Amino acid sequence: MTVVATAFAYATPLLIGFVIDHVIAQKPTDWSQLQQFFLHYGLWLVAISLVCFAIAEGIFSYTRSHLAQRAAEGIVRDIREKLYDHMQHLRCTFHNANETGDLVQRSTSDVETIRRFLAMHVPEIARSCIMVIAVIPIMLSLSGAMTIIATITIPIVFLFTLVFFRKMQKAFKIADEAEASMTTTIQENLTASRVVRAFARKNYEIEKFSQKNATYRDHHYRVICLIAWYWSISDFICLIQIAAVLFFGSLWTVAGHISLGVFVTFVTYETMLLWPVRHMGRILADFGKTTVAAQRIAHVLNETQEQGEYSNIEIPEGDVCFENVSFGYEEGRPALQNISFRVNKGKTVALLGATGAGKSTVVKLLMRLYDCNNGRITIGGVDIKTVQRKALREQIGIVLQNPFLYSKTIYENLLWGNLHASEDNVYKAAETAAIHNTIQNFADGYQTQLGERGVTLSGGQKQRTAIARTLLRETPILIFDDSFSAVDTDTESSILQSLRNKMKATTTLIIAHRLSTVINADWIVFLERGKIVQQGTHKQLMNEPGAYQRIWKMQHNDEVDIIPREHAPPCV
Ligand SMILES: Nc1ncnc2c1ncn2[C@@H]1O[C@H](COP(=O)(O)OP(=O)(O)OP(=O)(O)O)[C@@H](O)[C@H]1O
Repeated sequence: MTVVATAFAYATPLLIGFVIDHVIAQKPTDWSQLQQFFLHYGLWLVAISLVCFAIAEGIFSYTRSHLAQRAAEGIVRDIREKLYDHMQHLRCTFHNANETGDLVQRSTSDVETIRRFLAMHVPEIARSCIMVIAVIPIMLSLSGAMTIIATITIPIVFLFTLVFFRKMQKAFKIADEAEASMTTTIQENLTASRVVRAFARKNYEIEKFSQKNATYRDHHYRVICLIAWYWSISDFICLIQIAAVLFFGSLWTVAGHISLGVFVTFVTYETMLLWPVRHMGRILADFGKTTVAAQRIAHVLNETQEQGEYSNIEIPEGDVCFENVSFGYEEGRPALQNISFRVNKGKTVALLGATGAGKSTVVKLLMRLYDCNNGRITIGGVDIKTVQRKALREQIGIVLQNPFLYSKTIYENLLWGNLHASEDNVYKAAETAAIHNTIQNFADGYQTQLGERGVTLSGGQKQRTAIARTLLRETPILIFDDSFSAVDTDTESSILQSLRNKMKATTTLIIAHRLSTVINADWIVFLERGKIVQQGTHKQLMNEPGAYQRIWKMQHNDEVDIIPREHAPPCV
């Protein structure tokens, strides 16, 4: 399409030049038949031919743009999908190290920069190359001296453009990073809007955003200034070039070195030739931006995905066993040291310990969000490092410490746990999690629309909804990571009782701070600073001097203190 459109564009000045010299001035020509044809039918036929050329060029140019847009949209959709898919498989360490706002920027704004370049500039690059390659031989055939005058500044513009390109690339990288930082601030602020209000830090946040905004504006302003400088200088050089063609062209036409038709053709070609040259600068400026955007996307795409996805080893149902497991998030700072315990199939083990003791880390290792540095974790005797992560995670249902609910209806949130669950199973899971009655008391019942991250539910309702969602998965291993902290003790024991009755075969790991959550567990593991300091049944640990006994006494007294007033002995 580009080649044909360019051919029609270049035919127009050629025809005009031919008509001036050989139809109006009637100079002899090798194309005498064409000359006779126009002389016979008159100049109106020339006018109609020019209109037809313009229409043909328009049609081919339109089709070219249309196809380019479609191709660009398709490519960019593929990039976006690949990026999104890739991010789903990246390791936790990547997500820990990268800000959400920055990743959103890479997936949207950077991809859009690439789309714009592909849709608008790639066809223009092809068009400009064809124009330059096609017009110079035509010009040379008309007049060698005029061609030199008409092209003398082109190498200067190119050199200048290359220098500018490097500067542009640097400036755009800084501006893009500043924009990503601003996006992160907006995203964090919106996510933490309640915390900001609770701490009355609105002004502080506004000031923080204002600084980021000003930094972005300054860096972006520098990019705009660079572009403005480039455009004015390159336009100035190009205008000198046009002036030179007009000056020498008119001198040589008057002196009779070239014909009037050749002069008119040259003037037209000159503007046509300079247009792609000037445009090339603009393309290079955007190319600078696009390379930065592409590098930022490539940085994510080159990130290694979670390994071990190709194993065929099946996970048998069986005991979960930690054997001398050690792990640290950072070198020299162990989070877990020599952890060994067993959760027999169908039994419940509770993990207890102060905050930061390493309880959630145990779970993260079992889910293979991280791999342990030493020792091994087995399920039914199979080392979990040898099985597919996906297969492993399908065996485990987890209720996270901070459950995340989507801004959808409660029913949709529950179904997210198991997309194929029947309506009956959804209700049963909600009953087991002691949330069914609460949901039914809502005006819209299960169709109640939740706010973002479930903000319209209370902490306890959110936790119970998350428990029901996990129960729907019906996995052989269940993990509750501090999942009853926002639930009152009565509801908690009723949930645990229902779980015990319904899931006799389920192997369960419960992390808790309250002893009431763990006393009925088959085995209790007490962690302190990443090490197991005590383990045994509730009875054993109660009678063993140590941290467990101390906490039991403390919490037991607390629980006596918080007996509702109507049951408390009357004050004297
Ligand atoms: N992603 C992380 N990167 C670096 N260190 C981490 C990370 N997550 C946890 N830690 C550190 O590892 C240690 C154990 O954390 P972990 O979350 O396992 O504790 P926990 O016992 O579950 O605490 P809590 O009861 O408060 O949830 C802590 O010192 C914590 O600071």
